[in-house]
Amino acid sequence: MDLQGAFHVYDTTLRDGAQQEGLNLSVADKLNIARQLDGLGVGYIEGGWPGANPKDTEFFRRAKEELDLRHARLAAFGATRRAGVKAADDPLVAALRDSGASVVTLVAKSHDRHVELALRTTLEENLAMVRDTVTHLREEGQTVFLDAEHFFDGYRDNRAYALEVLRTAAEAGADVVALCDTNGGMLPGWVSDVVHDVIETTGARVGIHCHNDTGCAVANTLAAVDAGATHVQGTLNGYGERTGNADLVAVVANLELKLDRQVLPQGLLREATRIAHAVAEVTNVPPASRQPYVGTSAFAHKAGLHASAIKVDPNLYQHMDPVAVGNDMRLLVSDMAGRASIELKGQELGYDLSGDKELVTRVTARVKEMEQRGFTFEAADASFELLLAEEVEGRRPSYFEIESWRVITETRPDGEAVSEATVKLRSEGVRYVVTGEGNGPVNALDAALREAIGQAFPEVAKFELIDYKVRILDQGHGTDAITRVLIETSDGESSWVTVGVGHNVIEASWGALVDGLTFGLRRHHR
Ligand SMILES: CC(=O)SCCNC(=O)CCNC(=O)[C@H](O)C(C)(C)COP(=O)(O)OP(=O)(O)OC[C@H]1O[C@@H](n2cnc3c(N)ncnc32)[C@H](O)[C@@H]1OP(=O)(O)O
Ligand SMILES: CC(=O)C(=O)O
Repeated sequence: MDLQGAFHVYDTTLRDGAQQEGLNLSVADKLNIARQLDGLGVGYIEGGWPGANPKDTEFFRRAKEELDLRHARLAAFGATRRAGVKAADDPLVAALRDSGASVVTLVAKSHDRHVELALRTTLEENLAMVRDTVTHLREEGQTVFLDAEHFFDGYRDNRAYALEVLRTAAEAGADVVALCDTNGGMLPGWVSDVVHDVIETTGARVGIHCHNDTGCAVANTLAAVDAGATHVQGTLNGYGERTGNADLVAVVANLELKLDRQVLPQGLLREATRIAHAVAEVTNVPPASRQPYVGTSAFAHKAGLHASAIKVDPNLYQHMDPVAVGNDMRLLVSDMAGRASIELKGQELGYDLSGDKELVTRVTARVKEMEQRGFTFEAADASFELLLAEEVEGRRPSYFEIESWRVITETRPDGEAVSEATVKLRSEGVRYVVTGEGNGPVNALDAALREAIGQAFPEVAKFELIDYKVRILDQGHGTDAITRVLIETSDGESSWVTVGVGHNVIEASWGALVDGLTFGLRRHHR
């Protein structure tokens, strides 16, 4: 497939995405993300603005040596020449020319008010800035795209001038004029009307760049494509200024799966979930679980009635097969579960419960009763699996019997508070009495418990508590409230979450800790 031909998928995660509050990418991060984007098969990767800051300049220098892109071309982003300067003499234009990128995307003003107020120049000089800069870069052998900044607002205020900017760029040799909804205020119908008019009036190849301030960035992008745009810009996970840009994965998934337009190389859309999550690791921005297509909740089903229909056919409650974007269907167990939810969840965990209605009814009732007391199983799959195993196998999986535990916290002479726990238990016929220290009571209990069990099961040494969350359930009761604790434990290869509930935060933590170790041992021994 000709990625740079019939239809352009243009990613600006490394430039507009990096303009998101709280997102700060090193050069190594940018190189890493560029490789991921190439793996998704986008046609263009906008790497940043060379010359604007040392990091972006360095990115383009290293990209030449280190990036071996299979699908994408690298694009350098920057502004047209400044007013009153020759394009060849403008240092920022020179940085674009010398960046090594074969494509340059020039941002240009297309709204007359911006020309007069922000650039503080004449409308004629702005046209000359566009013409000269495009011509200069074309003469240097680069492909040029034009990002017409504030195009839609400019079109409303002064249609003739906004269109003149596009014509000027196209006549000077720009391959694409991308209409930018810079302030993100548009709605799909409006975008559609403007794109139709631009194509009819200018005949230029039109691209679209939408921000999400009305929550319509993806819809606006699709409306533009429907009206004839053949170049879409967006970012992974919708990163970007303010409320972000169009989420490029949602855009391409909609184009391929709903509108039957192949815009990525065959088969690569299936990498979307993996890549969206891998990039979130690099940006260190937690992925939104409800993100369309690739979110962990995108195909998660909680309501009992949904599960009962899904049991017959998953498509009854799904708009598409999650496999097409590399995602998975998940069944959530909670007080909204019915028997079908439990049966399907059991299947997911390797238990065929279809022949035992009574057991399924019992588990459903237990889940509802425990959730009423404060437990939550949708967030604690491992505790649910232990409950299910107990019902199926007739006894709770157990590798040790707790005799007693206690924990004290005291201040040392230097004022530091430390905790000490003692745990007494029996495992494999041996009695263990072990103390553990920690910077808090849960830390001390965890240390003592693992030390004791580790003597009978050395594999416990690999287990590590990686997350600990406390939630007060009945907030009206202050320190007397019921507490829920969620603990995530890892064995270095995978992790699992367990839940404990109690009036006492230590008691709740203890329940989650014991479940966490029990689940880990069970998984190891199975
Ligand atoms: C819509 C978008 O998201 S476009 C991308 C925006 N991204 C960024 O701004 C990030 C990178 N930017 C930067 O590092 C800096 O702003 C720079 C290097 C580009 C410019 O820095 P400075 O020269 O210090 O100026 P400053 O940031 O205040 O910008 C104002 C200048 O840019 C000029 N300018 C603004 N827009 C444009 C444009 N589209 N074309 C040409 N010049 C422009 C203004 O006329 C003004 O010039 P002047 O100083 O000669 O009056
Ligand atoms: C160019 C760009 O990022 C915008 O106008 O939003």
